Amino acid sequence: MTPTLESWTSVRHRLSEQNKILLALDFDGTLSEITERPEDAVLREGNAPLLEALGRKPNIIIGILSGRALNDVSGRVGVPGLIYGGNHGLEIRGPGLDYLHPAAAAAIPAISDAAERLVADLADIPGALVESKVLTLTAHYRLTPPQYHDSIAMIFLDTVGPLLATGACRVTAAKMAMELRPAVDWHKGYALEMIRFQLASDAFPVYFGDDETDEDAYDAAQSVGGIGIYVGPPSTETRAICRLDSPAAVSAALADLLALT
Ligand SMILES: O=P(O)(O)OC[C@H]1O[C@H](O[C@H]2O[C@H](CO)[C@@H](O)[C@H](O)[C@H]2O)[C@H](O)[C@@H](O)[C@@H]1O
Repeated sequence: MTPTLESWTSVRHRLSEQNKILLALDFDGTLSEITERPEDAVLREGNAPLLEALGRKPNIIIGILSGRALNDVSGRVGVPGLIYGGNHGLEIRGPGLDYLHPAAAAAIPAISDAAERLVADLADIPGALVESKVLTLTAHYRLTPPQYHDSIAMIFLDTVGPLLATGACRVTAAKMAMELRPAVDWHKGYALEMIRFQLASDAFPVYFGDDETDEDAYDAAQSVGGIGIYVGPPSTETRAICRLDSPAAVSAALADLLALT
């Protein structure tokens, strides 16, 4: 267990003192509840008007950084005028920003081929789902009975093995899922830095997330004096300096932020 250093009360006080804020958030498990099937995840009720109202504030820039494909996450959030980063920041779009990681684009054929092979290779594993996201892919096992978890990992690694051996791709973990990404040194932390550098270099960054892949974004925010906020139980190790219990607490924090800015 990691002791978090700051309460939301202290964070909200620090936020109230800032001239400009870069408010960045993850989607699954942060703005939406975790669902058994990835396609069932929706923005929590009430978050759309909160994000709209916060986005209208002249001193707040909002970025959504997700492991989902950009079109998928922007469609699920559905609030215009925000910065959306998909595939862990490999693609970023919004007012004043249109970015696609060049090396990631080169890996598209390999990722798409791996997704097709995984669908076939995992066909006999109950509950296994393959989410093809063009620049990356995810093999989900949330619906797979525990006795198959070792098999799914072995099949996944066997199928993508040649791409790992050539150095073209790398494997990362997500909640009840394994992901295949291009082997480029890029993650949500770099994406957060890019948004800040391009659009709001004087803004105070605060990042909300719930998964392993969000740790890089907490680091990026905190390295310039900002705040990382982990969403989840206190038993999880995190480098974020603040913790909130759940996506419901995130919604409450957004409402609080709207009231104080
Ligand atoms: O960075 P995020 O926006 O949190 O995306 C991370 C992954 O989220 C999704 O999978 C996770 O959420 C699903 C829906 O709640 C859940 O069923 C799954 O077990 C989780 O891993 C998404 O499907 C992935 O593509 C993202 O990489």
